[in-house]
Amino acid sequence: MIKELSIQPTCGLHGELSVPGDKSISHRGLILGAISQGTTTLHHFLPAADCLSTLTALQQLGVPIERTGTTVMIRGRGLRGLTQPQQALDMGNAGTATRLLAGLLAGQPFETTLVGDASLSQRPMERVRQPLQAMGAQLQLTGGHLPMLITGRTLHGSCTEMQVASAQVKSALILAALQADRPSTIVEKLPTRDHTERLLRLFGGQIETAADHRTITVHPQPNLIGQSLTIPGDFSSAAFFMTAATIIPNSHVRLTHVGLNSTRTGFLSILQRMGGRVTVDRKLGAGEPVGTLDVRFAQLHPVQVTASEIPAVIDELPLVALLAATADGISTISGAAELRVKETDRIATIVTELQKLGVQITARPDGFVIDGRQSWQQPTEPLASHGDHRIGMTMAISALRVGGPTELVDAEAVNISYPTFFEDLARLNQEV
Ligand SMILES: O=C(O)C1=C[C@@H](OP(=O)(O)O)[C@@H](O)[C@H](O)C1
Ligand SMILES: C=C(OP(=O)(O)O)C(=O)O
Repeated sequence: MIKELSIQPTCGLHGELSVPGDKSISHRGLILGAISQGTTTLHHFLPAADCLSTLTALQQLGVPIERTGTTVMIRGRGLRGLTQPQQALDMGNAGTATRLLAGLLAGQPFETTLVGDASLSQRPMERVRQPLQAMGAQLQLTGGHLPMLITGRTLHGSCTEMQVASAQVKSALILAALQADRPSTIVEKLPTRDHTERLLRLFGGQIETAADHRTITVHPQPNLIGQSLTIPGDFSSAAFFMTAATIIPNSHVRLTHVGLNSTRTGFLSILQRMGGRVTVDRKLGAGEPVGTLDVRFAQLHPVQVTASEIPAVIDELPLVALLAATADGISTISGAAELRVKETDRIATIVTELQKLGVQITARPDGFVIDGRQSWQQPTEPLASHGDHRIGMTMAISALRVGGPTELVDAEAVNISYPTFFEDLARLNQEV
């Protein structure tokens, strides 16, 4: 993969694309397959670096897993069949893998150490240690970060009021609660993506979500049974092409088999509110809603996004900033301080990068303000991913709209969630 790319302006994107499998569901499919009895087959698995970190870690925990392209076969070991790894598990760049495995390993009868790359080693882990400790877990952090030493213990069912709106922390608690001595209740701050709950039901677990969409009850010691499932396309990956088609004149793209779980599609609602031209054809997939998105170029209006909307659009907020940079007024995004603890501080990095294009964007502690009325300029220095896949892809889409060729450095960051991003972009750029 090329480190530095030159991106040419385009006259429009056209054609149909099936985006790769969902990252969140790929992680969870591997983990639930590993702790089930019998074989699990995942079709349309995402073979990106983050999910491969989970796959390798589970192999090191004694789970036989074979992958051929996007098909993965897992020979489940059951909830009590994992074995102590020979060495520390390297979680690479993957926050989701780290937090979910912390919850699972907290209840296993052995010691594990989790380590990660420079970015992951800066990300907050106290948010997972503290509620797991309340269940009797023993997790030792290094100044609140990785490396994390997990000494497996018998866990006790508990009632946790979550302090942060995080599907990763919720999922860690669910995986721990499966191994506890009595039922557990988790109360979310705001509803977050519910893929763990849905998949757990599919594998035979007993988990209830109350009508408030925030209170979850987990029944322990289930006998999970391996499944065969097709993972929907990743809405977060589709969002890059939804944005490109919206901001580049003459564009018209169709994105097929995209996951449309409403805990993930905040970006779609925001785009429609801004005047985006999107039609949605919804179907029901295996446990997750899927559908086709048909997106055309549109002139956008500004938008206000506040805290209650953030969890359903958290990973797409750099793209909301980009949309807002083309709108005919001032947009405000608030309640999004979580962006500061992702692969990079995404408030700082998106502000730095969009300012290179002459965009009027100002950082706030919990978001940003963007005036889209200023015309863009050709950047005088290269655009950069800062090693963050979502910032890299957002800036690659931005580069298509500027007047001349634009350099993008550290473009290989896309491997974390979308290794074929540049090939897929080139395909839509060639079709007429
Ligand atoms: O559970 C998941 O799969 C994810 C949850 C979100 O993180 P938080 O739980 O930290 O909000 C999201 O940003 C991440 O890309 C994937
Ligand atoms: C934040 C992300 O992932 P993770 O937390 O799993 O590293 C992401 O994919 O944007």
